Amino acid sequence: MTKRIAVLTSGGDCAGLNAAIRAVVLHANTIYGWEVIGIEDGTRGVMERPMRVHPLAPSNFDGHMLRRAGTMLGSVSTGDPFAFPSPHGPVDRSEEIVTGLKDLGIDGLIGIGGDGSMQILDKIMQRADLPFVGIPKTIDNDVFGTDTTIGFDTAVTVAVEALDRLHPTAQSHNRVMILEVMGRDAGHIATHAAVAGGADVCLIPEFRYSIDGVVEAIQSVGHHGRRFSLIVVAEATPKSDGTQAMRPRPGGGERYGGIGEWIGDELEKRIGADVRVTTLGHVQRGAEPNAADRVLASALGVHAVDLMAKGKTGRVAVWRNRGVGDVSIEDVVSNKRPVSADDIVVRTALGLGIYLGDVPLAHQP
Ligand SMILES: Nc1ncnc2c1ncn2[C@@H]1O[C@H](COP(=O)(O)OP(=O)(O)OP(=O)(O)O)[C@@H](O)[C@H]1O
Ligand SMILES: O=P(O)(O)OC[C@H]1O[C@](O)(CO)[C@@H](O)[C@@H]1O
Ligand SMILES: [Mg+2]
Repeated sequence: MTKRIAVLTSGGDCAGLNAAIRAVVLHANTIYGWEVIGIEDGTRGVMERPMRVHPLAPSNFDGHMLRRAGTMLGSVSTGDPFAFPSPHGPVDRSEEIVTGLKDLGIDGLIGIGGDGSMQILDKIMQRADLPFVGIPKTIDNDVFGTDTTIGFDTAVTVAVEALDRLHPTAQSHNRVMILEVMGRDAGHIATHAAVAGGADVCLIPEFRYSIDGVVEAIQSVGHHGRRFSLIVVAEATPKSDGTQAMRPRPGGGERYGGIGEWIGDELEKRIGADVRVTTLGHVQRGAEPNAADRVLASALGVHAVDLMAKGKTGRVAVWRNRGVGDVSIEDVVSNKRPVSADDIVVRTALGLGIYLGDVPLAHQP
């Protein structure tokens, strides 16, 4: 009997989501002969009635989908279904999603998401008692069990392009240029961009730093005859007193933002540096996927379908040691993946003399 599976994208969008959806549809349909249903706007598409779902066929990908940024299915990153906002306070609407998935008559779901999405999808799929395979994506690269996530490489490329443009203007005006990058609670984008973009300082939430240390790094560059410097700072890096730079949201709550400006102000106060700050923001999410992300998305999409075909479900397809593999969804949702002191990119940054703050001594070169 023909199998029917569904696919959705969830959490913040990133480059390579359409490439992953395409790989799932091409492999499931062409190789296994399965039907594939696309669920719109993550779990929202099966929570609402009528449900917002549509069949996906290889012909949907004859155009530019492999190359296109964003997600053709739409995504969701607000409105936790277990505490969904309502005029009477948060309500649990997960049962509507469970019923919706069952009503689709599917034999399994492939969910393309980051850490937050995997947590929500895991709980929902356990209640639905349906086979699930996850595919990790996020510009933040903070998903446990995989060397890299779909969208990370492209986001780093965007950050490096920004440094490439900041470098000549920093040089022309003898300025300190600060680039604030995304990454949520992790500094992966920052460390990779700092190494690839030739930064002098890289501040991330994982390592403590001091403004004195930053000043020293800038001055030491000056002693070597260079009168400008480049600083990369990850959005969740705290101020040096440990408090977080946050921007309030009009509807309540807050989001990361402002650490670049704060560091810039400190440097102006301390050493009178001529500082300019660039906050890169969502351009890191919107780029067309580069070749590495297209390959990764395609490999994980194909592998996820193979896992489903073998009945290896409750798993997340991952990329490790230049190959595909899988880890349990429990491992993915119960572990974090911060930048570690023995990460090769951290060791490389230290080896290049980039100031990273207090990286545990045992790991200093
Ligand atoms: N199905 C969902 N419904 C509502 N909100 C969701 C859903 N899935 C994830 N989210 C929320 O989306 C936000 C995105 O954060 P989170 O980083 O955890 O998502 P993600 O899937 O890991 O993707 P990314 O890291 O790329 O943003 C979180 O607040 C998370 O709770
Ligand atoms: O799109 P939003 O809700 O502003 O979320 C931004 C966050 O999402 C990400 O882009 C991806 O998780 C983070 O790097 C960033 O903190
Ligand atoms: Mg996440």
